[in-house]
Parts: sequence; C-alpha cells; structure tokens
Amino acid sequence: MKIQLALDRMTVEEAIEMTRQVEDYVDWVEVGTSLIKEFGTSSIRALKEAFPNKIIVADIKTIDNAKYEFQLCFEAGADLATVMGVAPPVTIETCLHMAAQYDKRVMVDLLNTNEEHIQQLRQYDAAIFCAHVSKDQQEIAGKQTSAHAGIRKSLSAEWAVAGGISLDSLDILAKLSPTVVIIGSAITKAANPKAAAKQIKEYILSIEERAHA
Ligand SMILES: O=C(CO)[C@H](O)[C@H](O)COP(=O)(O)O
Repeated sequence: MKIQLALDRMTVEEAIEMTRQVEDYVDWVEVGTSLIKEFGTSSIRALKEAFPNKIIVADIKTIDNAKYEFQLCFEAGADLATVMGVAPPVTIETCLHMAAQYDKRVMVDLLNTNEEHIQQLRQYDAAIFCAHVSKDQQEIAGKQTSAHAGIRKSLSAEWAVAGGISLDSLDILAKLSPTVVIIGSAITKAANPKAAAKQIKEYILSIEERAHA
C-alpha cells in the first residue's frame, strides 16, 4: 500500500516544507486541487523540482478540456493526474490517451458516481480508481469509512481511497488493501506532521506484515 500525501490549502513553499518533513514516510505526493487552483500548474512544477524522485500526483480533477489540462500537468512534471469519473467518456478517454502519450498515469475520482456508473468505468483498466469522500460530505456526515468500503466492492483494478482518512479509519480501510491510501489533514494538520506520518507508515507496514505472515 502506497501512502499519497495530499497537500491542500497552503502555499507552495509550505507544501515543499511539509513534504520535506514527512518524505521518508510517504510514497506519492499530491499537489492538491486547492494548490493548483490558487497557484496554477507552477505548483506542480515546484513540487517535482523539489522532489524529483517522488511520484507527483496533480489532483486537477478534470471534467472537461482534458487534452489541455492533462498536457499542462504532464508538461509541469506530474507523473499522474486526476479526472472525475462523472466526466463525459470522451474526456476520460482523452486523459488516458494523453497519459499514454506522455508515459504517465490517470486516476479516476469516483466522487458522486453510483454502482452502475462504476461498472461502466471499469473498462478504463489502465486507470487507478479513487473511492473518495468529499470535504463537503465529511463536513456534513463525518468520516464515512462505510462509503469508501462500499465503493471498493465494485472495483477489481488498482484503487485508491481518500477523504478524511486518519489512523482510526485506516484500521478498517487498510484491510481492504487499497493500492494507495490518500491522506491529507491527518498529516498536514497534525501538531507533529512527521510523527503522524511515521505512525501511519508503521501502522500500514504492520498490517502488511500480518497479511503476509
Ligand atoms: O481530494 C481532496 C479534497 O478534494 C483531498 O486530497 C483528499 O480529501 C485528502 O485530504 P484529507 O485527508 O484532508 O481529506
């Protein structure tokens, strides 16, 4: 299981500093939607330049204009970029086409998709799917581990899980063996981000060791 650090609602300098603190405990680094909206794709470039050996995920959440947006992300150094599952099929297909051209990858965010829609999306098997509980949903209904778990039943491909994940919810989620666990606030808003990331990494390693024992 990879840990993807989600960097949101901070400056690019703060994002770099945050990543430096926790880089030993995270595998992928996500330039969050909020950073891309506030600072543009130069935020992606800055993170890739600072961490050339990390997989940099551009959480651009494309819903249209896929060729333009994915080109921007990949030219800025992203290794992977996100598209919304609710986007028209032509948009998702264009993202996959762009990723193939650049030898990069696509993550399909399953926010607000239903079971039937997820079945249709399964054809895009080069993508990583992301079971995502949104910030707005979290604020109204709290951390919805069951919502993440429900989506998992529909997937067989590589998949990620995101949205309000903390050490507590990891207990259930990690047993579902997602390919990627996306964690933002539980690390970036912790009193000691390095200690929080270390604890999460060690917890995931312990689960994986038990699974292989
Ligand atoms: O995509 C996102 C927000 O739309 C975040 O990357 C995702 O929710 C992870 O952050 P957090 O753990 O703080 O919820």
